[in-house]
Amino acid sequence: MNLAVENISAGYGKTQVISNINLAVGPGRICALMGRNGSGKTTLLRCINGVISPFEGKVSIMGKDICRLSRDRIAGMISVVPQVSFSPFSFSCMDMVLMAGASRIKAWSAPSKKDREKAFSVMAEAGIDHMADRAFNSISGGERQLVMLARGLFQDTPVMLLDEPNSHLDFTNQHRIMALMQTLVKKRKTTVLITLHDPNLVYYYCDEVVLLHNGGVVASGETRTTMTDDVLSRVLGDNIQCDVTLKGVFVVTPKQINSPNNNSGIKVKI
Ligand SMILES: Nc1ncnc2c1ncn2[C@@H]1O[C@H](COP(=O)(O)OP(=O)(O)OP(=O)(O)O)[C@@H](O)[C@H]1O
Repeated sequence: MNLAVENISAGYGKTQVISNINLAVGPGRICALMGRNGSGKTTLLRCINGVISPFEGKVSIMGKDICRLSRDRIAGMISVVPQVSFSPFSFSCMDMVLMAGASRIKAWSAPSKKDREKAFSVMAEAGIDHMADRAFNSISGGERQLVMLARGLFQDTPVMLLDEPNSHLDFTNQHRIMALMQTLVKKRKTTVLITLHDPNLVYYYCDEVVLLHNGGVVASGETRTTMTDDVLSRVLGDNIQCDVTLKGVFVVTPKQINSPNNNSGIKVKI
């Protein structure tokens, strides 16, 4: 397994936020982490990345205990695409992407022509090559997310952690980026753990899902068999239904939609 989490419990100060989490994700697989706000998804990602130390348990990347690895080794194995980003300095978008190569570019040496070409190529894949020279802090929230995604792809690590990477993206970009990830993960044999709130994106683009509630795992497994009305209702609320439309499209919706514009026949409550 590229990524193994064994019996992790963690939190902040003396407050425990996640308990007894186990998961294992192999190469070429995308695993979604779902759960309501505050359920502990980001905290788990922080443990995996070694940013916080768990109270208990072990995280292994490519069979190596994360506690025994230097920050440089971790950066060569795990890339992180955070929820929101801001740079204290006025770096260009190209600089932001190139910086992700710091663990493999020698100290005091400039990125090579090959590094720049690779950075440009991942920016093109993310659809943002035209902003290579723009100041990172002058672009929109969604554009920044695309730069951070390109940065993660440039880092080219066996494990990628993505924390709601598409929360600021428009509808088309959300699907485009998930489809890109699906293609690249299979090509590079990367392991991806991604937090997502939209169950429809999880269903279509992720191989596996881990559902968290109050810091514990409620269910986990292959996406298509794990995402049921019952499990989603327990994790996201008590009113979720999974349906297949007449066109054969899988959709997850609340059973009751509270809107005066609701002409769907779905009963109104909440
Ligand atoms: N730095 C921190 N110090 C203290 N408590 C924190 C800290 N970061 C998060 N928490 C708390 O830990 C709990 C889990 O937070 P976490 O960010 O892991 O949730 P999440 O599932 O990622 O939520 P969201 O979907 O809103 O991003 C929350 O109650 C939160 O308030």
